[in-house]
Amino acid sequence: MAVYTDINEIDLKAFLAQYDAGELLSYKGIAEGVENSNFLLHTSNAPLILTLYEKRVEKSDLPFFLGLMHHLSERGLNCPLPLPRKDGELLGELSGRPAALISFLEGMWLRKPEAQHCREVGAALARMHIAGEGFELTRPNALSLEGWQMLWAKSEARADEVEEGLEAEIGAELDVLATHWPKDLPAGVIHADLFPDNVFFLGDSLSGLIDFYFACNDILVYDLSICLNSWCFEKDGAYNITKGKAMIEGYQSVRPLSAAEIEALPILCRGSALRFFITRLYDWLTTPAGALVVKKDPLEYLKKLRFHRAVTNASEYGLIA
Ligand SMILES: Nc1ncnc2c1ncn2[C@@H]1O[C@H](COP(=O)(O)OP(=O)(O)O)[C@@H](O)[C@H]1O
Ligand SMILES: N[C@@H](CCOP(=O)(O)O)C(=O)O
Repeated sequence: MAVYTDINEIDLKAFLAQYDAGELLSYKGIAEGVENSNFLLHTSNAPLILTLYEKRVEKSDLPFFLGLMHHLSERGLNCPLPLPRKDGELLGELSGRPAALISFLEGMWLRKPEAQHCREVGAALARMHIAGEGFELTRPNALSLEGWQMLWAKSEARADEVEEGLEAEIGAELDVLATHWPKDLPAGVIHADLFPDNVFFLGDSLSGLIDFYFACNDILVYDLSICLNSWCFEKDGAYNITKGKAMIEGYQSVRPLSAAEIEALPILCRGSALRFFITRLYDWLTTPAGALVVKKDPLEYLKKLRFHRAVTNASEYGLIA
């Protein structure tokens, strides 16, 4: 459930009057999502998504996120376009929260993606990386090595409550990652959370990417490692090499990987599995019982991390040299 802040019709109509968005016909909260409150609005013009940015989103990052969607959309990537207010601002305020209106994307996310969908996601990710070139704002990745250490420091004392031995295992993993994390790979704007629920399809065709609220500047192929983690494992925890191969081929059909990027893939996959393990663990330990949000299972990513630890070569992900 992701409606943390409620809105009322009077305030919403006053908010909408700041835009050329037509007359409000109806609105409803959207149950999906984790971070922000989202509403679907029907107006006498086009349908729109209203997002109220919640506590975990830094207000100072919003110009980066909204500006990026605008930049990518102008370069032909199918992603939501923020609607400017009559005064040109992309960001307003509603119910005491920073708020924006963004265009509604048709499509739905796939509960059971197949290899062909993974191929399309790989290609779309690479197109996003290329479309991101020239975006003038920058945002360091708050959830890279330093951010993981900070979140881990808040969770480690209770980690063994989730699984015996985790405190030692993850402490050692963080040390390995800090020592071996690649430093000179091609970098640019990455999505950083391109999970299946952030990719829309119409039938079998990819119709767009959403949820740019973790986007940042980082190693490009790290973004591919996030997608391998989130799209190419089965429910039983097994890596599906057919999906991985399709995703990597899709990516390379648009942006071929260098030898150094290929060599770094196993360590980057370890890092991205750890990233989602750590944020999920932190939420698992701190979300109060009875909160309206569905907590995601950290152990899913622990299993993936252990898989990557045993990988010695990118060919084990399906990459054919
Ligand atoms: N531009 C959009 N077009 C259509 N639906 C959207 C759009 N943006 C968000 N949604 C809907 O809202 C849900 C939550 O959005 P998301 O950005 O993932 O939220 P959060 O950042 O809180 O996780 C999505 O799963 C989708 O159903
Ligand atoms: N993808 C992350 C959680 C972020 O959720 P989103 O709804 O903002 O995509 C995870 O699975 O841990």
